Order: sequence, then C-alpha cells, then structure tokens
Amino acid sequence: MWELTKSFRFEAAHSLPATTLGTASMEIHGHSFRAEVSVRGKPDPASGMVLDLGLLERGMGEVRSKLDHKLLNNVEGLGPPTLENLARFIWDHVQHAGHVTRVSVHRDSCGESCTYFGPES
Ligand SMILES: Nc1nc2c(c(=O)[nH]1)N=C([C@H](O)[C@H](O)COP(=O)(O)OP(=O)(O)OP(=O)(O)O)CN2
Ligand SMILES: [Zn+2]
Repeated sequence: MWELTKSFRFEAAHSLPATTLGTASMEIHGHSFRAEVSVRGKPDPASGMVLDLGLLERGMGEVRSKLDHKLLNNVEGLGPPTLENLARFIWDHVQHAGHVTRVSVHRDSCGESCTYFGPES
C-alpha cells in the first residue's frame, strides 16, 4: 500500500471566542496554515501513479480559494473556525479526488495541528 501526500498553505483570519488558549483569540487576527491531504492506493502499473498529483492539486486549489485571505468565520459550511473544522471542511472538498485517508491542518506558529481521518474513524 502506498500513501501519497500533497500540501498547500493558506493565510486566513478568524476570531475564536470560548477558548482558554490565546487570550486575544476573540479579536479578529490572522494565522498561516498548512494543510496536508493524503491518499492511499496502489500505483497503476502503466502510469506508476497512485493518483496523478495534478488531479489532487486541482481539488486542493478549489478549497484553498475558499480559505486563503478569507475571514474564516464567514466561510459557509465551516462552522466555528477551529483546526478540527478546517480539517473536516478540506476533506469534504477534496474527497472526490481519490481515496483520501487523512487531512491534517497545521498552525506551525502555535505548534498546533489536527488530523481528520474521515467520518468513519
Ligand atoms: N480544540 C481546539 N482548541 C483550540 C483551538 C482549535 O482550533 N481547536 N484553537 C485555539 C486558538 O485559536 C489557537 O490556540 C491559537 O490561539 P491564538 O491566540 O489565535 O494564537 P497566538 O496569538 O498564540 O498565535 P500566533 O500565530 O503566534 O500569533 C485554542 N484552542
Ligand atoms: Zn487564532
């Protein structure tokens, strides 16, 4: 079994009340995020690829455009702009690309990340 991973970065703003970490979180402020999308499978013998990374990039580009330079509190379907909801939101928008097994969202400046393994895990 192979696992193929591609990542993208986005910059976004949010405000997050009801957190005990980050005293300024209730004010609108920005973060740099890094998202990783992984797909599993066996390489097709002819192409040598589990999945053409270009297909994954297309799906990632679509969801990136919904998040990059946006106020995350206003993004339809995201819910409260936590790492958990970002990982699930990205999953929902890329899962058609292939057998997606996990989506991780990293907020490196805070040493934080969250991984979503799908609704069944
Ligand atoms: N389960 C979760 N808990 C918390 C989340 C989350 O996404 N899931 N998020 C937060 C805060 O948003 C996060 O800790 C960042 O805090 P914030 O004040 O926004 O960040 P800093 O100012 O510390 O970060 P810099 O990037 O260094 O400015 C809390 N809990
Ligand atoms: Zn924040």
